[in-house]
Amino acid sequence: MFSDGLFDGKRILVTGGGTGLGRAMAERLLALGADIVICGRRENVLQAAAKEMTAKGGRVDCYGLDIRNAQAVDEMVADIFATGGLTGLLNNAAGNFIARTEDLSPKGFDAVANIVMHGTFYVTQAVGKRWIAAGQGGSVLSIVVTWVRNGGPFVTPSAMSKAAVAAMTKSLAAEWGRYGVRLNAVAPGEIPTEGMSKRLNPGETPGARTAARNPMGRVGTMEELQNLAAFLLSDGCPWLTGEVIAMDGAQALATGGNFYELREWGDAEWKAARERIEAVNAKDRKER
Ligand SMILES: CCCCCCCCC/C=C/C(=O)SCCNC(=O)CCNC(=O)[C@H](O)C(C)(C)COP(=O)(O)OP(=O)(O)OC[C@H]1O[C@@H](n2cnc3c(N)ncnc32)[C@H](O)[C@@H]1OP(=O)(O)O
Ligand SMILES: NC(=O)C1=CN([C@@H]2O[C@H](COP(=O)(O)OP(=O)(O)OC[C@H]3O[C@@H](n4cnc5c(N)ncnc54)[C@H](OP(=O)(O)O)[C@@H]3O)[C@@H](O)[C@H]2O)C=CC1
Repeated sequence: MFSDGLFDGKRILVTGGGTGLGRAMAERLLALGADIVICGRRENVLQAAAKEMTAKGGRVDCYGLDIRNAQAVDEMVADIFATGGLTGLLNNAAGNFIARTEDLSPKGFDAVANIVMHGTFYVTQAVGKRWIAAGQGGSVLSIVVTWVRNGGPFVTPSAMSKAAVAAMTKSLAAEWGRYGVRLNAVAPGEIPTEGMSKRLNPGETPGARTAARNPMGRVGTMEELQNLAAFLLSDGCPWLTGEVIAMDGAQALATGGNFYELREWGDAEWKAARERIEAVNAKDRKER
């Protein structure tokens, strides 16, 4: 679908690029010629991903850090610019889980908001200010969700924070356009990944809830997202900036594309879901 070498000479930072959608997009950009940098909290996950991704060649650098730590982010980005710089940024890292909002503690809210809203801003600003100082342009793509348009019951911290990322995309497209920096966002519907399914559909068959409701009768595929992300990060249409593009088989238009239906759950369902989510959180935490 794309010419070989489309991304020759490009270098792109993919946050959360060691797993799920981030890894899939990083793999496609690498295959099209880009050098890749991935970051996340679990350094072993990043190293294993980088090793597999570069089996056929290419360069993938890894940084183990928590993007909630602005200083760590700035140090990482300074190091990246000291070792070749960047032409693109893919804001993909996120945290999320389903919960009744009345059950959230301040720490529960902050855990999501500090990754999605604050962390995404820290990375974008650290990269953007260096592009501006160097007099070079760049392309930023952020992964949001259709909830930025209509809200996300039972995932309110995510909906609020992703809406903030969409607002950042529009604000900086206008503010930084004069520097040749462009920003767009993709709002996917469900594309099952381990990190997502275990926290948003705990105890369910991955993708089943969406397949039963989606106008196209299925979940999204990695390949669809890889293609859209590659196009948006390429130099194919540089005047396209400040846009949030939904890719969800029209599920949000048809049904809201969110978890409104969980209003039917009672205490027992929420207790079981929380236990499952906290078990996966604990397992991942051990690897950091
Ligand atoms: C139709 C279908 C349409 C389907 C449409 C589908 C669209 C899918 C859109 C997908 C969007 C995504 O973002 S999917 C991305 C999924 N991936 C991830 O989330 C990976 C990263 N996530 C994480 O690391 C964790 O989940 C997260 C909690 C966010 C951060 O981890 P931390 O170690 O920092 O946090 P922890 O110490 O574990 O927990 C912090 C606090 O959060 C609370 N907490 C944790 N889990 C909780 C829970 N289940 N309920 C309440 N509170 C919870 C804890 O009790 C703590 O509060 P105290 O008790 O007060 O201490
Ligand atoms: N899958 C889906 O259906 C959809 C996903 N999305 C979005 O796509 C993106 C990828 O999600 P997905 O691949 O499904 O889920 P994953 O859980 O696989 O990806 C999340 C990634 O972010 C990293 N990450 C999380 N918190 C931090 C942090 N504080 N610092 C650094 N890295 C962090 C994780 O690594 P580590 O834990 O090692 O830090 C992980 O690699 C997210 O933005 C999500 O909101 C949007 C719509 C639908």
